[in-house]
Parts: sequence; structure tokens; C-alpha cells
Amino acid sequence: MYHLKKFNVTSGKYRKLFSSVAKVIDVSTDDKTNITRVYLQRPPVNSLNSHLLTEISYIMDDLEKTKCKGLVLTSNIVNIFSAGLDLTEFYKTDIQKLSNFWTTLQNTWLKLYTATFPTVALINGHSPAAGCLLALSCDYRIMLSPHYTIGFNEAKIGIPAPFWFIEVMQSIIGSRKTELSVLTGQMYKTDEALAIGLIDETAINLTEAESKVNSFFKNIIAFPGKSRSLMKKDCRDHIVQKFLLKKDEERELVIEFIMNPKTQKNIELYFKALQNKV
Ligand SMILES: CCCCC/C=C\C/C=C\CC/C=C/CC(=O)SCCNC(=O)CCNC(=O)[C@H](O)C(C)(C)COP(=O)(O)OP(=O)(O)OC[C@H]1O[C@@H](n2cnc3c(N)ncnc32)[C@H](O)[C@@H]1OP(=O)(O)O
Repeated sequence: MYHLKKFNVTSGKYRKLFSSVAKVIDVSTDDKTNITRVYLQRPPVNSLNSHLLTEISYIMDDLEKTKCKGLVLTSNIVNIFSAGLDLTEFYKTDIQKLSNFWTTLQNTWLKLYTATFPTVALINGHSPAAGCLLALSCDYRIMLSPHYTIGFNEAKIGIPAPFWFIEVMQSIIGSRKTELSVLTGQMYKTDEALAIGLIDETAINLTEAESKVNSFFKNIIAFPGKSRSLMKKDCRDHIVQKFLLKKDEERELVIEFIMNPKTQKNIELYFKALQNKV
């Protein structure tokens, strides 16, 4: 059984929370503000496997319990925010493992998307597919410029982006831009992402990004009561309710689609292309 342990590692303002075995995330909380930074750190590319998703899920539970005032989701891997789902979870797998993986993804996403506290994605690297979903599920996005990319590239792998990925994107950039985006598997550079509203701000370096993160929290932290979280719930509830209604049916469709030999072939080819790129 996993438990988060909290203890002060310095006499200063940060306390650290340590996760169980392999540290695929690093977590630190500012004692003064109770704002927590979660750093993804699963080499080489922060691909989201069951273990990493489970760790994120536990952290989300813990932050809800400890009345967290804000979450910053970012990465400790140079140039990568997250490469999206770990494709090895899809390749040459079995139905039970795939089913467990998909359930973990669904449950973890729901916790992030419905977090009662404010969430910011500090996107300090490439962010394709489910990496993009992680960022879009936060309340605010600040992305380092100029050379990183973000978007739903699933079409290029030959697997459809799930309906809730699409609906989250729609809620941010609108239906038409989402349709164009997902059907072409478009990956956007930082400035392009800003221009279509996929991200909220850009930053030229981490210092500037951190200062923008702090301004975001400063603007909202003094709000009294629960009005912010209640309105966030209202804004997102139509997606959440549809997701809850369809999540079991969706899992079955995903299993059928991924286990299909043609899909397996597409994933294999995609992997080979990734490995052979110059
Ligand atoms: C009929 C009704 C149907 C209904 C069905 C509904 C739904 C369909 C079913 C399922 C939906 C599935 C949704 C999936 C969403 C996803 O997230 S899929 C994952 C998509 N991710 C990507 O395409 C990212 C691919 N990676 C990259 O583009 C680059 O790696 C990078 C992130 C830009 C980093 O580039 P960089 O040059 O720094 O690194 P490398 O490319 O050299 O990679 C290093 C190493 O890592 C391996 N790797 C990269 N990405 C992944 C990954 N996502 N999973 C696993 N492994 C990955 C890469 O192969 C390299 O390995 P090495 O060569 O062995 O070192």
C-alpha cells in the first residue's frame, strides 16, 4: 500500500513529499502558500505508463486531502513535458493489462480535470497527445518558447484520440479549430499554440515562466470561499458527466481497437519510425 510521507527537508520554505519506489515524480510544496509543484521525471520522455499515472493519481488524492491551494504540473526532463501515453502499454499486451491501464488513465485524468484547487501546467518541453491532454486539463497553461510543440498527433499513429480528449480541446479552442487540429494530427509550436488559444501565455525561460505562474496564483489566491471551484465544476461538468456515462463502454472499444492486429501493426511501424529517426 502506498502512502505519501511529508517531511521538511530544509529549514526553509519547501517541504518535500516522497513517493514510493522509483521516483517517477518529484513533489514539493511551498509552506507559505501551500502551492505544490509536481515534476514528472520518468526517463527518457515522461511517457505515461500505469506506474506514472498511478503516482499522479495518488498525489491528486493527497492534495485534495491536504487542502492544497494550487498545483503546478511540470517536468524534470530536459525538453520534454510528456510524450503522452507509453506506447508499450498498447503494444503486444493482453486484455486485462490494457483494461487496467485504461482504467488508471481514466481515473487519473478525472482527478486532474476535476481538481478543486487551481492547476497550472508549466509546459517546459514537447507535449504530444496525452501529454497535451495533461496540460489542457489544468486551469492555465504557460509554455516555454520557441521550439517546443504541443497537440493531438494521434491521427499520425493511426489511433483516434478519445472523445474526451477531443471535448477538452473543444472547450478550450472551439469545435472548428479542434476538428482541423485532430484530423490533421497537428503539433503546434509555442507561438502557434498561443495564437489559437491552446495555451494562455508563453515564457522565454523558466524564470519568466515561474514569475507568470506566481502572478496567476497571486490573482486568485485571495478570492474568498469556494466560488472559484464551484464555477470550475460548472464549466467542466458537461464533459465530466458524459465521460462518466461512457467510460466503461469506451474502455471496451479501446480494447477492441488496440488489440486489433491492424492497430498493432500501426503501433509497431510508428515505434520503428521513432527509433529510426535521424
Ligand atoms: C471504432 C471506435 C474506436 C474507439 C477507440 C477509441 C480510442 C482509440 C484507442 C486508444 C487511444 C489512444 C490514445 C493515445 C494517446 C497517446 O498519448 S499516444 C502516444 C503519442 N505520443 C507520441 O506520439 C510521442 C512520440 N514521441 C515523440 O514524438 C518524441 O519521442 C518526443 C516526445 C518529441 C521526444 O523526442 P526526442 O528526440 O527527445 O526523443 P526520442 O524520440 O529519441 O525518444 C526517446 C525514446 O523514447 C521512446 N518514446 C518516445 N515516445 C514514446 C511513447 N509515447 N511511448 C513509449 N516510448 C516512447 C522512443 O521510442 C525512444 O526510444 P529508444 O529509441 O528506445 O531510445
